[in-house]
Amino acid sequence: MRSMDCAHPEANTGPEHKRCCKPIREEKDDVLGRFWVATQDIKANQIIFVEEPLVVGPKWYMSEAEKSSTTVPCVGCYTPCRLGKHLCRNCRWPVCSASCEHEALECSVLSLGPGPSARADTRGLNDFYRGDALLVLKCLLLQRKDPKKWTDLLEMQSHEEERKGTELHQEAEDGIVSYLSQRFLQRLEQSKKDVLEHCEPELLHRLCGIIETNYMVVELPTGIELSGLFRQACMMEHACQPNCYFQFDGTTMQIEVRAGGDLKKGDHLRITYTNILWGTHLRQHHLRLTKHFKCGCERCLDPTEFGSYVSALTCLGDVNKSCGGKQLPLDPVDEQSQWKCDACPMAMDTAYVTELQTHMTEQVDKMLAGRPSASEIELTLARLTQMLHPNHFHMFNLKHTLIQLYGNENGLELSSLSDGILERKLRLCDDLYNVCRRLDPYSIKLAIYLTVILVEIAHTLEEQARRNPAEASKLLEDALLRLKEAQQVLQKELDSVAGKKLNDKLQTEIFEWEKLMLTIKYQQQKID
Ligand SMILES: C[S@@+](CC[C@H](N)C(=O)[O-])C[C@H]1O[C@@H](n2cnc3c(N)ncnc32)[C@H](O)[C@@H]1O
Repeated sequence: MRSMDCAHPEANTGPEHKRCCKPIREEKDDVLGRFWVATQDIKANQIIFVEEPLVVGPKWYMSEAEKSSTTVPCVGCYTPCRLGKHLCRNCRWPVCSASCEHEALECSVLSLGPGPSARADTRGLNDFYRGDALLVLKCLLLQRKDPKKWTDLLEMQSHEEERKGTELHQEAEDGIVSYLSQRFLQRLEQSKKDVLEHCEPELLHRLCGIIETNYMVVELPTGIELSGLFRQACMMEHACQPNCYFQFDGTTMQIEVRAGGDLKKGDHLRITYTNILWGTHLRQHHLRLTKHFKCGCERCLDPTEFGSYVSALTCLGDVNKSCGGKQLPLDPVDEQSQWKCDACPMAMDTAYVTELQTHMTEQVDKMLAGRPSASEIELTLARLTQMLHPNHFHMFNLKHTLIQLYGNENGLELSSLSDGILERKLRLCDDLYNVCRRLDPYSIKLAIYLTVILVEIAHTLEEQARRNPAEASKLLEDALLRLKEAQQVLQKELDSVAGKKLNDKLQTEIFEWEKLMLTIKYQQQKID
């Protein structure tokens, strides 16, 4: 499969072929640091390169729920294991079974640490077996295990200077640097075993910076998420609309980078480091805080964000009447930018917009966390419509939840929805579909979102077909097309458990659908 997908199908295999066929070139400049440029046209979905990781290890960030969970990842294979059930005989870190082994050098360093306090509660034990610190230790041990990988790792950007004095630096100091130094590394030095040449706190901070700047989230076949560092893949630059995607093979631990759409010679390889569904201010803030750069991509510079309007506010007009216009930032990448209506002279200052956004975010997050009913979401949407554009990213989230409640929630099964609600569901789906296509035309980041939308459209059309026999065949055909589009979209997510599950369901549905269509055609032929 690889050679067929290669950019140079006529070339031979072997090292020569690999060199001449690499369709990209490493470049460097003062703004981006190192980045990749295509040296030839590359077709959509073509493999650009495959590589093994420098390091793969536990998640760099754990959710609050994970931090107080009674299970922790096995230190050998990352399978969640109950706290206190099995411990490695040597280092006393949690393992999934007595026979699960983990890396010997890592185990010997961990074995130098003290055991947890007998009085430690679940949260305390989770804090004792710190996955993020283990990831840093894995990086540190490369200097002994694989000097070439160690050199590659140290060439990665760390932003160590910019990190100093920030909250991230302080968190790294408290949770990782002191933790590793006091529990393991000082004891290692005292043991005079000469295992590591370098393990000073400055180096640990640099490794934290390298991880924060570069880590990629990858998933094992079990659905467990890990953090990975890759020499080539991590060199891809950021844009808020990506043109490349990656798939991780949890068995070989290799990452495969592919073109999302057709790339032209000279195009930069781009992935998205942040949440593609957030508005520009939020994305900019996140990138500045964690990756230390100001994004100047095409989407960020466009106040409409490719016509999606996911940051736009509804203009309230003057005191007497609303003007129906959209409030947009004059300069989206300037935090202090004024906002201005595209239909009337009304302007708003940043402080007001920021306060409004913060308030909305709190409200929407709280509402969605409480598993709202369809009518609660409808009420919130009606309220927010007065201030937010219908495509605003908060509205998007609420609507995406709503389309899944209509037709699936108890008491709201498709058969019990009115024709009007079915129409509304279809309209909502269409709006969401258009936003996804504008933000992510190659459905790299939004494949699952888009699949859910397409499946909901198909199910709604099926219900409309049931109610409207004269139109049934047309509606069902349309529904089948939507399911097939969803299957196409999902190809980029087949390395994830969620993607695989959805794909299996889709395959069965498409099969049943095609059977149904054949039966209908056959019956029609008999009537004719
Ligand atoms: C994952 S690394 C990419 C590789 C890195 N340029 C290098 O030389 O190793 C991420 C860092 O690259 C830089 N970078 C990536 N995309 C950028 C962009 N669109 N604009 C400015 N800097 C960018 C930032 O310094 C960011 O923290």
